[in-house]
Amino acid sequence: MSSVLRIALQKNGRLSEDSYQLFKECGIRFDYGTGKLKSISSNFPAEFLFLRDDDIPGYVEDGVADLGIVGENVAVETGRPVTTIHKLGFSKCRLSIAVPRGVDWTGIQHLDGKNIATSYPNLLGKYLAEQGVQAEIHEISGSVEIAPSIGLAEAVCDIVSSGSTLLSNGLKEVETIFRSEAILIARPELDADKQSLVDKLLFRIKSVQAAKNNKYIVLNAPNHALDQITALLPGMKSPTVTPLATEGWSSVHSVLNENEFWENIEAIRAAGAEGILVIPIEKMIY
Ligand SMILES: Nc1ncnc2c1ncn2[C@@H]1O[C@H](COP(=O)(O)OP(=O)(O)OP(=O)(O)O)[C@@H](O)[C@H]1O
Ligand SMILES: O=P(O)(O)OC[C@H]1O[C@H](OP(=O)(O)OP(=O)(O)O)[C@H](O)[C@@H]1O
Ligand SMILES: [Mg+2]
Repeated sequence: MSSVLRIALQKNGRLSEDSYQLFKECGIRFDYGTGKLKSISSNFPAEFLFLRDDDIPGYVEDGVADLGIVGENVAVETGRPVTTIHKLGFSKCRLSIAVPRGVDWTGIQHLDGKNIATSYPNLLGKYLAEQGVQAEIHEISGSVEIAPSIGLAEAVCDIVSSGSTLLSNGLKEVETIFRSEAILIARPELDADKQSLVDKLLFRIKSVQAAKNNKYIVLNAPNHALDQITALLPGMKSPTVTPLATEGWSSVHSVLNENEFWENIEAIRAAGAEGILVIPIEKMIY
């Protein structure tokens, strides 16, 4: 029988939508959200398992799944010997210590002898040990931010993104101990057939990510400024330059990285470019 990759995804939570969307953009179709906990792709040799995120590193270690998507925070917290094969750039968040807003925070030593509620006892324990702080870690599995207001702990250590959960629970963020994003993890030893499927999948994921980070640019440039403008638009190999019907002008086509976008566009306009079109790219194959 030919190989089928088993891929574990979070059933329902902060990782789910972006994980499903990533496979969709990679052209891999499967059913989800129907209540079924397993689904076979109709056009790629993969079977998807829908699980609680905390269980995913363990399933990948045990070989129940070959690949999984989890937050780096969960992968590190569980300490399972799985391989991180790619960072996915979504579900970005941080693990932070927070205390009631009225606390006069003077530094991490403030936590000496205190109780801290968290779902991340290993990450927190390691951080406190590094800082030389002796505190009591109180492990709870959810709704951590409620702990100070019900007298369970003097501080919390939990996931923060916008900060609105802290705010609405009267807490303030005082120390960030870990930064996280979604990652693709794999079983350390995959056979050659499965490894070649993983390579195919990674190729697609990288093409989708590259496309998201770049824009296709089309503009009109006066010929006297072509050298200056094309130097700002190196593209994948080099820009395409074709003459316009209007004498003395050319059309320039290229690709520009999102991070350099605004700065370069200003310089390109200043050099005399006109009619600049910025077009999203669907896939980008190097
Ligand atoms: N507010 C947030 N913004 C961005 N990413 C987040 C946020 N909260 C959590 N994450 C990331 O998404 C992962 C899953 O978060 P979620 O809250 O869905 O977990 P959960 O409640 O433990 O889910 P499950 O029911 O699967 O156990 C976290 O481990 C973290 O990496
Ligand atoms: O800084 P914010 O943008 O407010 O995000 C942080 C909150 O998001 C997560 O919980 P989630 O809403 O996923 O609910 P959960 O407790 O059920 O996991 C996390 O555990 C925090 O409580
Ligand atoms: Mg969970």
